Amino acid sequence: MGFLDIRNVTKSYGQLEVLHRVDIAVEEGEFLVLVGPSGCGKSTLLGMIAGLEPISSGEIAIKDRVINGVHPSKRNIAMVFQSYALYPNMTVGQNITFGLEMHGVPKPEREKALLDVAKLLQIDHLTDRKPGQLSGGQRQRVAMGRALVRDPDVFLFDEPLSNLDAKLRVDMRTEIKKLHAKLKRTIVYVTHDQIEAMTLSTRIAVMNKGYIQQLGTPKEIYDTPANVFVATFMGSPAMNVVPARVVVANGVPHAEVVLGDDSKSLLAFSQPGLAAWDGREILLGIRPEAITDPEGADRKSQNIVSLKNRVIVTEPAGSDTFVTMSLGARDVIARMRADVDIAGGDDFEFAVNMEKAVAFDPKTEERIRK
Ligand SMILES: Nc1ncnc2c1ncn2[C@@H]1O[C@H](COP(=O)(O)OP(=O)(O)OP(=O)(O)O)[C@@H](O)[C@H]1O
Repeated sequence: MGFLDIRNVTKSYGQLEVLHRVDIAVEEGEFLVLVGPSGCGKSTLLGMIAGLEPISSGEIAIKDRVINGVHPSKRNIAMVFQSYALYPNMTVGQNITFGLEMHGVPKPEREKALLDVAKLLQIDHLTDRKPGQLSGGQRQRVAMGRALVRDPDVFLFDEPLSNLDAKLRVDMRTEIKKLHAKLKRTIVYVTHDQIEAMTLSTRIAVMNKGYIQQLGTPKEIYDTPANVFVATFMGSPAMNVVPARVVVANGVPHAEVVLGDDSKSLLAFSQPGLAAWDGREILLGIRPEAITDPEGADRKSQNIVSLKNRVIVTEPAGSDTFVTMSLGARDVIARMRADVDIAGGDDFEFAVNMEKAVAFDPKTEERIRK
């Protein structure tokens, strides 16, 4: 049982089921991020927690009180929207304390709460301004201030940073992370941005087509993705996923991959359960940073395999250089050191960290387990 329990929750619009049997137990103080592509159902799920969307079946409970039938204003939840939803004719101070006023909180207490929250968010010099006189980032802080001042059980964030420019988005992301570290409140946060999900969360629910594909810590999701969807959605550039064949040689499973020029290479690869796949096709997943030059290889890894292949193209990106080659008749991207000395057309000896590789069943696209 969690602090916020989502139990077997389904959502249908008419005949169309858009969320299927979602089960998540959110612990007190957790920062849970719901992430997935457009239309996967993340806003719908958040809306059901907030009480803006009726729950078709299943139940949602906070502190073990089922809230299915409870009015949004009585759920003790505060929501921060993408659009900020500030009242344009009210000052920042009035925007922040409006909810308290509605709940009959006396003026001296409201003023004290405003002062605390405005200081925390570093907007105490702006409380007399109207939203129209603020920058995007300042408006976002006011929207957060309005949520914080109410001291709710759960904070809900619906893509709060998506209206900000790239630099401000990164700054505000850090601010939100700092706030969570300080206040340790329970947060459910919706985004389609996998970097926001990785950096902010204590746990991530990766969603697709109304299903939770995987629920886990950022490290679990990144290192041991449950399926090809999760593997390729989380991480940028995406995990390379190429056809390969399992060959057990001297008792050790290997992944046999076809190189650009149609020659073949065996990569020692001892993921649990793989020996049973001897002679069969798999999908081999390798993260871009697991393919390097020999000098850049991870020294802690017990399984660095050398792979000779032709470079198709290189793309310097400042801190890294992306190098494309062909594996299994697909383009594969390696993330290399910025100063690596290679160019398109070169034959190069790559170092592949097979300790980090993942094998998927090509039919179900699920990760092969023991
Ligand atoms: N009122 C509605 N009637 C019918 N279908 C709806 C309705 N609202 C949403 N949907 C469908 O439910 C699914 C989930 O929508 P939802 O808005 O939760 O997705 P999302 O993951 O938040 O997407 P986005 O990132 O684009 O906001 C979508 O397929 C959408 O078309």
